[in-house]
Amino acid sequence: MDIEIKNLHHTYSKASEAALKDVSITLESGNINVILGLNGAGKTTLFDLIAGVIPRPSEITGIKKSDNILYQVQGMGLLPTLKGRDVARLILKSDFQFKGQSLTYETLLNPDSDENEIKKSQRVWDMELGKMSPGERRWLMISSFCKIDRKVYIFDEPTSGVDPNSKISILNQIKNLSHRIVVLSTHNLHDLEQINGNIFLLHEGEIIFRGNYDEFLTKGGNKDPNVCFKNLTN
Ligand SMILES: Nc1ncnc2c1ncn2[C@@H]1O[C@H](COP(=O)(O)OP(=O)(O)OP(=O)(O)O)[C@@H](O)[C@H]1O
Repeated sequence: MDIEIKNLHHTYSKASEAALKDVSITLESGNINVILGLNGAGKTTLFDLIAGVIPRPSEITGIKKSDNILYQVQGMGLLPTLKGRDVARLILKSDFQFKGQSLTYETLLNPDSDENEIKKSQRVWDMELGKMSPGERRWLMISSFCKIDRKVYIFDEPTSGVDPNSKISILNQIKNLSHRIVVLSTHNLHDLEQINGNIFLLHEGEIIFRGNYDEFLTKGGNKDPNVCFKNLTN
């Protein structure tokens, strides 16, 4: 089942302009859906509406009240003295499949985890959240989120501030969820090549491009996705 969004408008109270204007898109399962856009383009507003943080309007269909949605937002407020293992347990134990299971740092690993990732997992497992680097924190959270089963996953800039190896790992983990409905935003446009998903470019609240990565490069008229983005949003 896909999420269908038809002619969606959203204006915040007291705002002079609509944050979303006539947005019509299909968010498919079986592929990663990527929302691009400048700061203020409307990405978070769209995510909040899909997730129901802002009451979900009738223009968004394909999600039932009972459906489980995972929504990773920027800067989640957790106690800095919690250890990595506490945070991982908190997230993983919310999923029935981990009930009664003893969890170790290995639970966060993947079949393709290399030596660096194994060391990182061991390190963050025993480290306090407040002592982790922002990139380590992000890797921990997203690696935990990707292990739990949800119908819809929404990731707000999952690769922001992470090193190149962690970025590959995070994107691979997210790609493994593509049998579900997965939506993410990114400002790291070189992620697009690895993701190879459906791209939607939001500009001033409107969808001004939709297509795959090759179509994005063709439409943007360059081999560099950053140049294409600039060309398309100018
Ligand atoms: N609670 C709010 N009240 C009024 N206006 C808001 C509110 N939240 C966001 N906006 C406005 O709505 C527009 C879209 O904001 P949104 O946060 O969706 O952008 P974004 O694409 O997620 O940006 P970023 O890349 O910086 O995260 C912006 O003009 C913003 O100022």
